[in-house]
Amino acid sequence: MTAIQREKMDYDVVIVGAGPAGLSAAIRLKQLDPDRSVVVLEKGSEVGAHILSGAVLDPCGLDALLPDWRTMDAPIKTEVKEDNFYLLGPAGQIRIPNWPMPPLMNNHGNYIVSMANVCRWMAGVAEGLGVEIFPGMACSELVYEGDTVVGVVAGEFGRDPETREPGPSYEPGMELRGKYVFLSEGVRGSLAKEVIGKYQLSNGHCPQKFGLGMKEIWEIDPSKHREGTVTHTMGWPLGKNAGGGSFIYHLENNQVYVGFVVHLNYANPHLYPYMEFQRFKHHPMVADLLKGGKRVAYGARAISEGGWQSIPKLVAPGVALLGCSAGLVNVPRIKGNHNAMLSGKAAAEAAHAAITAGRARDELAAYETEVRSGPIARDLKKVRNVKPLWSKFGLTASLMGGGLDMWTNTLGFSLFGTLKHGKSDAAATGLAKDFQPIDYPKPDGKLSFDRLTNVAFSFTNHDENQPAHLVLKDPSVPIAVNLPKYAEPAQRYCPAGVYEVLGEGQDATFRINFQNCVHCKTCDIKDPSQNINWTTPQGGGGPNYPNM
Ligand SMILES: Cc1cc2nc3c(=O)[nH]c(=O)nc-3n(C[C@H](O)[C@H](O)[C@H](O)COP(=O)(O)OP(=O)(O)OC[C@H]3O[C@@H](n4cnc5c(N)ncnc54)[C@H](O)[C@@H]3O)c2cc1C
Ligand code: SF4
Repeated sequence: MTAIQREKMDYDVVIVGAGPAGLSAAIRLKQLDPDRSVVVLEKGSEVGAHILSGAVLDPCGLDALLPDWRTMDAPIKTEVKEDNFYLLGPAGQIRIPNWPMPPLMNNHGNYIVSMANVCRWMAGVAEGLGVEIFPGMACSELVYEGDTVVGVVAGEFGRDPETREPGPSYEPGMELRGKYVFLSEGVRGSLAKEVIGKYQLSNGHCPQKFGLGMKEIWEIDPSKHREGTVTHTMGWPLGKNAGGGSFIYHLENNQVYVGFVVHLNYANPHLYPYMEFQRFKHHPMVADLLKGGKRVAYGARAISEGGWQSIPKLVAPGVALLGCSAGLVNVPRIKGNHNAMLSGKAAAEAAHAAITAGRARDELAAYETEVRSGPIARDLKKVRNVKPLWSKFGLTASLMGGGLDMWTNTLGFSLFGTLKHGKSDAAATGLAKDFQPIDYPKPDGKLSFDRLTNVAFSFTNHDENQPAHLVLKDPSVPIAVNLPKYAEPAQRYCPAGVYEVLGEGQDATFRINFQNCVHCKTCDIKDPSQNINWTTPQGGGGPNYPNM
C-alpha cells in the first residue's frame, strides 16, 4: 500500500476536543500570548453537539480562567437554590437531611447549566481571542516521530466501508502538527487510550473506573417546575444489582434534566442500564414530576469514576492528557467540569512557559505537578475513598464511611489512607449462569420509552457509506465467547441499541448498527472480552445534542 500524502499545518499547540478542558486550554494560551497559534479540532458537527453533562457547574474553574465571566453574557444563569438528597425504595423515599453532609457536597454558589451551551459560548470567547476551531474534524490518528507525538490526523473521509482502504471519493485529511498536542477528548478518548497504552501511563495507578450516564431533557408542567432545584437519589431501582443513582435538575424555561448513572463495575451481565433508567422514572416521586410533560432530548455518555487513585501519568513526549481524558471527576459531587477547566488552564500555562523557553515536544512536567498538587488534587483527594468503599461494601457503607472520611479529609486526615480500586469494569463482569435474568417492565410510551425511540431524540446520524467505527478485534468473539459466557451483554449495556444478536444456536449472528451510536464509549469500557475498539467515525457523525 502506498503511503498516504497529507497536507501539513504547524501550530504551537494542537488541541483535540472542544469540551471545557480543551476550550479552557485554548483560551488560556491566547490570554498568555495572543501570537500563539492554537487550533481546536472537534468531531461533533458543531461545538457542543457531543457534549453531555449533568450539569451543576462549580464555577471555580471559570473564576480562575475568566474572572469576568459574570459580565460576559455566559449561558450560566440558574443559581442552585435548593439541594435535595433522597434514598428511594420501590414506593417511597427517605429524605437525607443536608446537615450531616460534608460541606463539599453543598451546591450553594453553583449553577445549573447546559454544558453544551457553555462550550458553545466558550468557543466564541476562544475565537474572539484568535483560536482556530474546526468542528466536524475527527482526529483519527496520532502522528509520531520516533517516540514523540508531533501531531494528529484530522478530517479523513471516504474509506471503503468493506475494505477500510481509501475509496473513490477519498480525502486524506490533514496532518496538524504542534509543539505540543493536548488530548482533551473527554472520558475514554480513543487517542488518549492509545497514548496511555503506548507510554504505559497507568502503570503504578489503579485502573480507571467508569459509570454510564443517561440523560433526558423534559419540558414539564410549569406548576411543578422549581427553577434552581437540585435533587439526587440513590437506592431503587438498582438496589444491590449495581451502584449508581439519579439526578434531577430544574433549569430555565420549565425544563428539567433527568439523568441516571449506573456504575459499570456491575457483575450481573443481565443488567440492562437503559431499562433501569426507564424504570426509575416510574417511581411515584419522579412520575408525579414528569406526568403531563414531554421528553425533548435523550443522550448518554460514560463518566470517569476512578478519581485520585486512577489518574494516569499525564504527560509523554509531545503530548498531555486533559480533563476527563485523565479522569478528573469528583465522583460523590458528580462534578468534573470545573477540574476539566482547571486542567486546561494548567496545561496551557505549562506549554506557554515551555515554548517561551524555546522547548518543544518534551514532557510538560510542570503540568503534571500542578494537577497533582494544586486545586484539582485538593478537590479529588478528599473524596478518594468513597468509590472504593461503595464497590467493596455497598451503598450504606459508602454513605456512612465515605461521608465520615470526607469530613475528616476536610479537617486534613483520612480514616482509611488511600483505598485501592479492584478490577477493571470489564473484568468485574460475572458469568451469565451465576445470575438471574432481570425482568424489566415494558416502557409505557409516556414516562418510559423503548431504546430506539429515545435514540431518535439524540439526533444521532452517521453516513452509512463508511466503515463501522466500532471495530471488533476478533469478529468471532461476540457469538463464540460472549454469548455463552455472558449472554452477550453488549445487547443491554449499549444505551443506543447498537449491538444485536440475531438468530439462535448455530444461526446466531452479531449485528452492529453503528449509525445509532451516541459516542458514549461504554462498549469500549465494559465488553468483558475487551474486544470492541471505539474509533472515530468520519467527522460530523454522532449525536447532535441541543442544550445537553
Ligand atoms: C451523565 C453525566 C452527568 C455529569 N454531571 C456533571 C455535573 O453535574 N457537573 C460537573 O461538573 N460534571 C458533570 N459530569 C462530568 C463532566 O461532564 C465531565 O467531567 C466533563 O465533560 C469533562 O470535560 P472534557 O472537556 O474533559 O470532556 P468532554 O466534555 O467530554 O469533551 C470532549 C470533546 O472532545 C471531542 N472529541 C473526543 N474525541 C475526539 C477526537 N478524537 N477528535 C475530535 N474531537 C474529539 C468530543 O466530541 C467532545 O466534544 C457529568 C458527566 C456525565 C456523563
Ligand atoms: S456503540 Fe458503544 S459508544 Fe456507541 S452508543 Fe453503544 S455503547 Fe455507546
